[in-house]
Amino acid sequence: MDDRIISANLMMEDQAVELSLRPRYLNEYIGQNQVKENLKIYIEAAKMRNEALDHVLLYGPPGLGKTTLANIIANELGVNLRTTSGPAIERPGDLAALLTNLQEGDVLFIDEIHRLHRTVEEVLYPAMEDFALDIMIGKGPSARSVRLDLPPFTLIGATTRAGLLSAPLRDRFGVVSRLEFYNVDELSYIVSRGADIFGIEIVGDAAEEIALRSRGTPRIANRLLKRVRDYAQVRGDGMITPKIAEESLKMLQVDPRGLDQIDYKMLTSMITSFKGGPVGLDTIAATIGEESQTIEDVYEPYLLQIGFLQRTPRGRIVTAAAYQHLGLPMPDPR
Ligand SMILES: Nc1ncnc2c1ncn2[C@@H]1O[C@H](COP(=O)(O)OP(=O)(O)OP(=O)(O)O)[C@@H](O)[C@H]1O
Ligand SMILES: [Mg+2]
Repeated sequence: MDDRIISANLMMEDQAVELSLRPRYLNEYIGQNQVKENLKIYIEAAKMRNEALDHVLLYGPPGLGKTTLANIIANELGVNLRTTSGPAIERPGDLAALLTNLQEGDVLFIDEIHRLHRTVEEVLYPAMEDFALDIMIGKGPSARSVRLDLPPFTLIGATTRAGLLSAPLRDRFGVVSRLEFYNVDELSYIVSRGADIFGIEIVGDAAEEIALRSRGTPRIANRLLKRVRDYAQVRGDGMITPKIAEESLKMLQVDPRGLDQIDYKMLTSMITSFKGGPVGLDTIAATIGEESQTIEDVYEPYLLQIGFLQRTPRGRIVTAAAYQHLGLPMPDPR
């Protein structure tokens, strides 16, 4: 079970919060400027031509705003959004039903698109390319394929693992956007905006205190804000001051760079058992009792981003910056 306070994965407690905090239009969507600029132009152009927007693939670590952006694109286009996910579409017929129910220009959002079944994916190819469905009628020698026209639509796919997408699928997206981790200013802004929506007073650098520990991830920033709010209400007068923020975050065992016990466990075991690496992902996973994939998708990206880990062909290496942060001496040159 993933119950880290700083997990980027969606948790039960986030759901209501995310609904209320989720930006609805591009101008409320903070950061990701390059992605936003491009989308703005494509959306504008599609609207001017009265056409469906090109298919869009959004990829990047969890909690950076892929689902949010899919919703925003539909809002900006002024069309309906249908949401589903790769594993939820079990048979080609399920996808056919979704597609034939779309109206012209609608957005079909497929989350976790890397988990589509092969047979379903094959139905998607002509649908994306020609807005057509090839349906087999009958069985055996008399079986024949019938082509059904679909209304032009936009497919938005989201994935944390673009590398797992098949090439034919990836190639059918006209727009491919990678979401990046957010910087501290952007996260501070997201925290302040959240506080506004919740009606909480947040003063001085308190928003920044929270932002610093949010691992570049809006979902974590919002979650920490909520916890700090609770603390402020119980231990203070409800106002979030830098002191209150710092105290409550310390209590949550999130360190000033957003690292928690699992990060510490991973880094220190790499240092004590493997002299800081290089050490393979599977070995790290076995040592700390986590799944390799979880480490690769969820824990490691941020550590790579802040330069605490480095990836080499021979495995992961703990960097000097990490040793320094942990207050540990670097071993002799390796
Ligand atoms: N650019 C942004 N500006 C403001 N808030 C944001 C932004 N991006 C994300 N958020 C907030 O973070 C929350 C999580 O974002 P979202 O659910 O879109 O992430 P995701 O990339 O789809 O994650 P997952 O990979 O787990 O599906 C949103 O509910 C929203 O409140
Ligand atoms: Mg999502």
